[in-house]
Amino acid sequence: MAVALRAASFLQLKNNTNSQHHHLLIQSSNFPRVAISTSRFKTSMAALRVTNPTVGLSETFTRLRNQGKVAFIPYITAGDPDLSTTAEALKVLDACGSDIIELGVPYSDPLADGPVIQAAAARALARGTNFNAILSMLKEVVPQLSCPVALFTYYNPILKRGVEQFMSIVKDVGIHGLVVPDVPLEETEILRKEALKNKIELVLLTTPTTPIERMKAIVEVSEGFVYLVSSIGVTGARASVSYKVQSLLAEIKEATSKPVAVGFGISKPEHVKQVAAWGADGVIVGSAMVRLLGEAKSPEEGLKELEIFAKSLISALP
Ligand SMILES: O=P(O)(O)OC[C@@H](O)[C@@H](O)c1c[nH]c2ccccc12
Repeated sequence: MAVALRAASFLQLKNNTNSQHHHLLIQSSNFPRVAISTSRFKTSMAALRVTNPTVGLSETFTRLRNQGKVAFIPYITAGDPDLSTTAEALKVLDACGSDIIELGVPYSDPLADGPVIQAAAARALARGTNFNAILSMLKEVVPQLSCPVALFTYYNPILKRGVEQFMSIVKDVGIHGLVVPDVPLEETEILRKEALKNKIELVLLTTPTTPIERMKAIVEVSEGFVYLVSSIGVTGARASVSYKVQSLLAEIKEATSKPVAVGFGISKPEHVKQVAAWGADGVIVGSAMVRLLGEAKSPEEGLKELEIFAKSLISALP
């Protein structure tokens, strides 16, 4: 039995039995594609998912560039204060207009992180947050998001699992991007190969002290966008964003037409305005978000403060 249903959005009725069933894709001019399972109709409502086929990182930047907009990219640490709050935070950040969300995998030796994100990782690990639990949460949450998620992890958890396996399981839960801050450029070859196979965009980072030739090599192979670290040192909210970002952005834009997002220290609406005025295609805000979530009196209060803060930054963007 096949019917053309008027659907508000792409509804996918998923059969939750292992039986053989036949999907009928009904393509009609006015309605979005609706997949109807024609099996013994044991489909439970619980299996009903609204899935928004989100686009990847570079497509997101292309859309924003066409609209003359700058991407808002928040970072939060998975499992801090707990994974169910992380799930809610992803939905809150998506709903209030984030364009890409960076989700950090907590790690025991976050060498590039300042005290706020180090503390968040320690809390998350102390609660027993592990990679499999993060994947299960993402399997549930990602289909409900309209913006792409980029997973943020140090290199070691990837090596532990094996690059090929890591990339395919991450792709399976709908992750579009990957940021690995401590992988040296020379070792990105294998990562990039497997990432491309799974249509995952591997974002590389360049810093104020990266020699220009090396910066050019980095931007050449970075997928999705180029991450410009605004200042030397570790992550953490700063009183102001280094004026050097302006010349660094100009230098990178000489070398590539790929979008460049700036991170480190951005924590106020004026920072966001300034970085956007200097020509950034995106702004990344981590520690200031993480602090709100992790240090609030309750998860509910943390989520409320996160929403208010995110909206204050987004409204400062062009
Ligand atoms: O926290 P900040 O100063 O707002 O910077 C973003 C940063 O948190 C996020 O992109 C990130 C989290 N951990 C990192 C490690 C290295 C580079 C970047 C990161």
